[in-house]
Amino acid sequence: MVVPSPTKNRSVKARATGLPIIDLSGDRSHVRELIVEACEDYGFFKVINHGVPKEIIARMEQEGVDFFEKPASKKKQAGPPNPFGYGSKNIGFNGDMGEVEYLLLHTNPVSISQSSKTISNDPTKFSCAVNDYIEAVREVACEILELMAEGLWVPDKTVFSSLIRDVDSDSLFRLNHYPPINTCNDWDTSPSLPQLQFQNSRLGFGEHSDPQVLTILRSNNVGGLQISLDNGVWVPVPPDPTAFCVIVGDAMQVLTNGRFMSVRHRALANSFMGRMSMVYFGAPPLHAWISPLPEMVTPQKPCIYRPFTWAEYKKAAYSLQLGDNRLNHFTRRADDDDIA
Ligand SMILES: C=C1C[C@]23C[C@@]1(O)CC[C@H]2[C@@]12CC[C@H](O)[C@@](C)(C(=O)O1)[C@H]2[C@@H]3C(=O)O
Ligand SMILES: O=C(O)CCC(=O)C(=O)O
Ligand SMILES: [Fe+2]
Repeated sequence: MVVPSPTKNRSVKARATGLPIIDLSGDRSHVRELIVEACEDYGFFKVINHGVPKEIIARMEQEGVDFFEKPASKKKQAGPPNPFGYGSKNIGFNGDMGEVEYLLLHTNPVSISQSSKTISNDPTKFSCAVNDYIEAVREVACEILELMAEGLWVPDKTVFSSLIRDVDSDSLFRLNHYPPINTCNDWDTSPSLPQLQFQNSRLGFGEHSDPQVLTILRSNNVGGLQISLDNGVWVPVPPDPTAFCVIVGDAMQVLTNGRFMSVRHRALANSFMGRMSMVYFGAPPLHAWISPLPEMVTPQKPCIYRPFTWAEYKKAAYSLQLGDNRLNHFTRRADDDDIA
C-alpha cells in the first residue's frame, strides 16, 4: 500500500479546497476525523461554533485595545518582557524583530495578577478578563485535544489534554498588536505603487512554528496571518473574529511521532487598520516528559524523536532564533536504539 505523504497533500489540497474550517457542534465521530485530517494535511484549521461566549471574547478584546491605546511611556512600564510583560518590536532574546507590540503572560492566575499591576489602572478587572478568557479557551483546546486522541484511536482520550489541564502547565497567553503601517507619517510624499506594495507587506511576526502542544488564536477582523505549505507557498488566513485558528505545535508533532505537523506561520502588518490577535499557547508542565506515544510508533513508523522534558525543549527554543528548526535537535540517533 502506498501511504500518501502528508506534505504532498498539503500543497495540493490547499490549492483545491482552501484551509479547513471545522464546525465543533457537528457529529463527534465526523468532527474528530476532520480534525485528524486537517492536522495531517496542514497542522492548521479554524473552528466555528466553539461555544466560548461572545462577552468573554469582547471583554478580553476591550482590555487589549485599552492597553495598546495608551501612550508608549505608559506601556513601557509593563515591560520589558523578561520573559513576561510588554514588548515592542523585539521578539525573544536573540535579535528577532517585527512590526508588532505585545503583552506576553503566563496563564497561572498568580502570575497574571502580578503582571496586571503594571498593565492596567484597574488590575482586578484586567486579571478577571484574562482569567475568564484563558479558562474558556483552555476548555476549547482540551476538547480539541480529546477529539484528536479519539480520532487517532488512542485508548486514553485525555493523553494530550491532561498535559495542558495540569495546574503546573506552562501555558502562555499573548496579545499581539500590529499597528497600521500606512499612516501619513510614513510618507514624505504620496507613495508610488511599489512603495505601497512594500509597505503593505512589512513583517509583523516572522516565520516560525510554535513550540507548545496546541495554539488557539483569535484576531479582530483584519487579515495578516499566513501559513506555510511544504512547497514554500504562503496561504493567507482570512480573518474571522467569531472563529478560532488552531495551530499544531512542535510538542504535538513529537507526541504523534510526526503524524501531525507543526505548521510554520507568520503575520504581516499589511493593513491600513490595526490588527490585534489573542493567542493561547497550551503547554505541559516544565517537568513533563515529551516523547512519541507508543500507539504512534510501529515497525513501519519507527520512533523519530528522543524523549525530553518540556523544560529542556523550552530552553533550546529560547536559545534559538524565531525561524530556527528546533525539532532537528531532538531527533533520535542510530545509537539511541537501546532506549527505545
Ligand atoms: C525568538 C523567540 C521568541 C520565542 C522564543 C524564541 O527564542 C523562539 C520561539 C518564540 C516563540 C514563538 C511562539 C510564541 O509566540 C512564543 C511565546 C513561544 O513560546 O515561542 C515565542 C517566544 C517569545 O516571544 O518569547
Ligand atoms: O498574530 C498572529 O496572527 C500570529 C502570532 C504568532 O504566531 C505568535 O504569537 O506566536
Ligand atoms: Fe506563532
